[in-house]
Amino acid sequence: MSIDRSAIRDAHRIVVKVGSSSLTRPAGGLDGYQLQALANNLAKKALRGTQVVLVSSGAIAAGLVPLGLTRRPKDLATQQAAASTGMGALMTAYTRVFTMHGVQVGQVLLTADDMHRRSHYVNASRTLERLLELEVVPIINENDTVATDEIRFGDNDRLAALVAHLVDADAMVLLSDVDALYTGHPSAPDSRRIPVVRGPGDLTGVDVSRVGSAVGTGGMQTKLEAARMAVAEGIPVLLTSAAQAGAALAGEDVGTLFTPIGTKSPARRRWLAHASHSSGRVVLDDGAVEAVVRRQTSLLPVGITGVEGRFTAGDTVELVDRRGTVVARGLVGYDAEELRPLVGQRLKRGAGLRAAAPASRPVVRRDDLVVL
Ligand SMILES: Nc1ncnc2c1ncn2[C@@H]1O[C@H](COP(=O)(O)OP(=O)(O)O)[C@@H](O)[C@H]1O
Ligand SMILES: N[C@@H](CCC(=O)OP(=O)(O)O)C(=O)O
Repeated sequence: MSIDRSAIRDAHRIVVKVGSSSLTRPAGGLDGYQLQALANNLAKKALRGTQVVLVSSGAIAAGLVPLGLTRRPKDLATQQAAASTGMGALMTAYTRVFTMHGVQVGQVLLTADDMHRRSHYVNASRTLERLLELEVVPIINENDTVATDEIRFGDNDRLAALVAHLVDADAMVLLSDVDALYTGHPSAPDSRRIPVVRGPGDLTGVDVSRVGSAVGTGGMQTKLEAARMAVAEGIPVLLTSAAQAGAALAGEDVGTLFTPIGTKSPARRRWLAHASHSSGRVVLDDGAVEAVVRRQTSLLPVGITGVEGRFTAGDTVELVDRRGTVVARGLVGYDAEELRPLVGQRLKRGAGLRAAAPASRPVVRRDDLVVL
């Protein structure tokens, strides 16, 4: 099926992510004009019946001026202080513009852990569903004040893709300070706009190595990763600048369109494939890779050659082939310590009756497994 920009225009539920560079000034502080222009476009879209979820960066950059800072601080505690101050300013500004149109907004702050843990993920999903039913535009950001360096997303691109999975979005729009993906850095004279990306092959030779704006964090690399995650689940992505938001939402020929590669999978499998945190690895022999990947069978102890990491039964693990390539993810049926002595063993007969016996059950059941 060929997907064009009308998929963005006609999406019933859309996730729009806007980066710090589009909402704030280079030296920090909110750019009220840009924010207002974006919020106007999104409010109008919502009033036409589209369910809009906004993932907005900008809290840290917005908090710089009130704290007397002129550039993004290096240390985490000051970044968190800036985010704490700036988030209020960001929400106040959004609330003012959206409510002028009669559209309500709701603040949702998420941590990486809220995506990794199944119970938190389901809880966040319930809240977002209810907000959308109530015709509220959720405004999501990472909960920077409690996120530590080890666990934080940092940029919001990946978070936006996970939110698109979470709410089962029909499309995702990534808004930045650059109007499209280019073949090289936009300032390089021979760089050209890439209008459509239909698969990884279209990205061969594309240079995204140079970092972005002073206030943004991820650069183009994290946007490509977010686009890859979304299109793998059947969600088309449009990447453009915040200045082009209105045109993008109207389906005009702006930016770079990433067309879906995969089809939508059930919510639990989406979480397993992209959001869940992996606690370890199980190494498969060639026969087990064939069985799991091609025939989509359960993984049995006889097909594994190694166990890495510390996990307990019910955790997510990566299933890797003998070269270390991740071929699938799944919920493991054993604790790591329990599984190590069972490597290569055949299942005992009467498994279901003697659940506590060694090698009595699959390492990962087929229903708890997603092939990548
Ligand atoms: N090939 C490329 N095409 C487009 N932009 C690129 C490319 N390589 C690097 N960039 C940079 O990525 C930046 C966007 O990333 P970032 O500053 O993190 O934005 P945001 O704050 O919107 O997340 C652009 O300003 C641009 O300078
Ligand atoms: N949560 C952070 C996002 C930081 C950031 O710079 O993100 P991005 O502009 O999306 O690369 C904030 O609100 O400041």
